Amino acid sequence: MEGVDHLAHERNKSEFDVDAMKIVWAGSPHAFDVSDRISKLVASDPGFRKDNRSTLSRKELFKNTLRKAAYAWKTIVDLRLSEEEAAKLRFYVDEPAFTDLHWGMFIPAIKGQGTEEQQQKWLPLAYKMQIIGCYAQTELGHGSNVQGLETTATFDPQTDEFIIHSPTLTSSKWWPGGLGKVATHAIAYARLIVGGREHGVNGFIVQLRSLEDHSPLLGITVGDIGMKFGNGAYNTMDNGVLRFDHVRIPRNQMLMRVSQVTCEGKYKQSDVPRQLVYGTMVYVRQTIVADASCALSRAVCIATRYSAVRRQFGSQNGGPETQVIDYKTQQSRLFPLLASAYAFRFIGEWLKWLYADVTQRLQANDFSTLPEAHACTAGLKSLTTTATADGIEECRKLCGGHGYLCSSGLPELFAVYVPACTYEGDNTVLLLQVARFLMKTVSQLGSSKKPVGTIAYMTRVEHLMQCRCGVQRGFAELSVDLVEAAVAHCQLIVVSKFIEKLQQEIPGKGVKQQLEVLCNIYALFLLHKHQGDFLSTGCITPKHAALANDELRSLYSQVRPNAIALVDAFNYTDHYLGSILGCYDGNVYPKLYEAAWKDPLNESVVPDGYHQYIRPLLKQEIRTARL
Ligand SMILES: CCCCCCCC/C=C\CCCCC/C=C/C(=O)SCCNC(=O)CCNC(=O)[C@H](O)C(C)(C)COP(=O)(O)OP(=O)(O)OC[C@H]1O[C@@H](n2cnc3c(N)ncnc32)[C@H](O)[C@@H]1OP(=O)(O)O
Ligand SMILES: Cc1cc2nc3c(=O)[nH]c(=O)nc-3n(C[C@H](O)[C@H](O)[C@H](O)COP(=O)(O)OP(=O)(O)OC[C@H]3O[C@@H](n4cnc5c(N)ncnc54)[C@H](O)[C@@H]3O)c2cc1C
Repeated sequence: MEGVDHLAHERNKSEFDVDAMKIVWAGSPHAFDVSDRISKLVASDPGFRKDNRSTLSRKELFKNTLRKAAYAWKTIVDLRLSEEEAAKLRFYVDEPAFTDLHWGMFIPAIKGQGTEEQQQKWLPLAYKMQIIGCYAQTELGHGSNVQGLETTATFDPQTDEFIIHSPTLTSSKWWPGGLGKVATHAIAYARLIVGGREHGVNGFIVQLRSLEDHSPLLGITVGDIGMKFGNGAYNTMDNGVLRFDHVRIPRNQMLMRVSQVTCEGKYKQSDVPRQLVYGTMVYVRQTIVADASCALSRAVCIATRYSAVRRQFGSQNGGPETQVIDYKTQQSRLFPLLASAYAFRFIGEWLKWLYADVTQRLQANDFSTLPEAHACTAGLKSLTTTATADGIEECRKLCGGHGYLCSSGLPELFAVYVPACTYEGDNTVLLLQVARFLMKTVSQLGSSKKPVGTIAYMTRVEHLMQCRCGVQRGFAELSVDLVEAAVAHCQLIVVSKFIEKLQQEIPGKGVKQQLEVLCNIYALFLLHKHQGDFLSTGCITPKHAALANDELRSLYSQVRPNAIALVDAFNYTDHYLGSILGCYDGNVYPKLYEAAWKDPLNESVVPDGYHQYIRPLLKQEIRTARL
């Protein structure tokens, strides 16, 4: 049966142009071309093999990640890949590594918070990987509360240097990816102290390891923080611990875009808002939203293909059993996740636009949209990562028992993905930031400052005007409700941006219709899930709720014949999916059977330990010995 497409009958049912949908998913014909080319390049290169990760020890696993990162870099250089292609290559290699932090945080931090001069000095080194950087903000005692960080950077005017110091155990840097074993440099966040006065937290470029032999520099204690959740999974990353013992760095290694310290020891603040010190987090939250659709679509692709292959019950006269994808209950769990994957794709695209827009404005000294950009990136990061982590786990359950096998790809995907709910801001903490922004907006309703952008709707919500007087009352006391309000606000953004997407011209036979169905599923599923809230606030009547439910059922039937084609449109290679259950040809059972025999435990028919533990048991030798 090798070479047979077991899902061909499903593909033949589809009612839209899959190739055109692939372009919509990728974002443009160019983006599709890059993604398609690079994913195939990675998939066809044995150097990027990844099917053995769960069986390696941590040390083997980590060394293998180093090998792959070096091999990826060689490929990038040899093939003269563009920045866009190189980023895609790292994405399809699909293994968390120090390079994520180097390219994803270290470089953006220098770009966003460094002066022109600092960028000119450090960026060429970083781009050529002559130095490797990490982002060292979080400490053992403080992560969410950035203002509570304890590391100090004290200016010494005698030597024109900063002294970076970890005064307590809890001030040890803890978690930064790439720090543990690889990074030569860090953007370390510390409390700036000049002339005995504190000026808040700022970033500093600190060299950690020798560029000759990689040994830690004087005053630096550094190592890995230990094994994390799951086998393989995020353990390819060297999240690290770091202590500074009065480490001296030149004054010009303080990132000085937001504030400066002169050689005379004068502290100066630029005209830009202080919050720009947090700018790298805004950037990364935006990329995490874009990434959520990748992780969710991957899980949904696996669960959808497997649901079409898997049959249980319902055989008529000895005929085939029912495909589990035909059960309404399976559809009601799977199709909202499929719709979410598309919704998150489009919100990721929109957020990328919003981020580019705010960046352009910042360059022109227009800071007016920064609070909205912060609220959107924080809120949407929280919403999409929570839904994706939950969605991956739901996909595992949708695959029944086989979903629990590592070869399904789902356990590892979950283990790698789930910390996204915590890193780059705990999701609840981030929603509280959105709530703060919303309450501030409510408190200004009726003033000359009119809400615009994603909060423009607030002027139209009459009862908010009446809430205004109570806004300052008990934020902490009402925080549970406020977090729910923040989620609702973010869902409104997701739904409205999906609708806006559909107002654009979308070429390809039936493509727009499919997206309309998915958009309606996304919105009506939310309404159905939260119908208690909608009913209790009088936004809908019980009749509306029942109609929404009927409509959902009908929409699921419309998706059903197109389900396989809708996941094919993600254009994932079998290598990237890393799942027997999700393989393109649907030839699941022979592959599962074959994979089982490749497990190291099956290398011998009689296991190691038989003579020591099993035989004595069977021969009752253990009991006899005891008696
Ligand atoms: C890295 C590669 C990315 C690729 C992604 C693809 C997928 C990759 C897969 C794997 C790789 C993953 C790599 C993970 C790496 C992880 C890295 C990290 O985790 S780094 C550490 C991140 N840490 C945090 O996020 C900390 C969270 N805490 C905070 O952000 C803040 O401290 C706070 C919670 C916002 C509170 O701050 P503070 O006490 O100072 O603020 P407030 O008093 O509440 O607010 C003051 C005003 O400032 C506004 N504000 C706050 N933050 C911002 C901001 N970022 N931008 C703009 N404005 C901000 C706030 O709203 C207040 O405004 P007003 O109300 O006064 O107007
Ligand atoms: C895999 C991984 C990679 C990471 N990589 C990096 C990195 O490269 N660089 C780096 O600097 N950091 C990194 N981090 C650290 C990460 O950014 C922090 O863990 C994260 O910001 C959460 O902070 P915390 O650990 O202090 O959580 P805490 O704030 O201690 O959260 C614990 C609980 O308290 C709750 N809570 C906290 N504050 C409030 C509040 N005000 N109101 C209500 N509830 C609250 C939270 O919701 C949560 O439930 C990484 C973390 C992980 C897991």
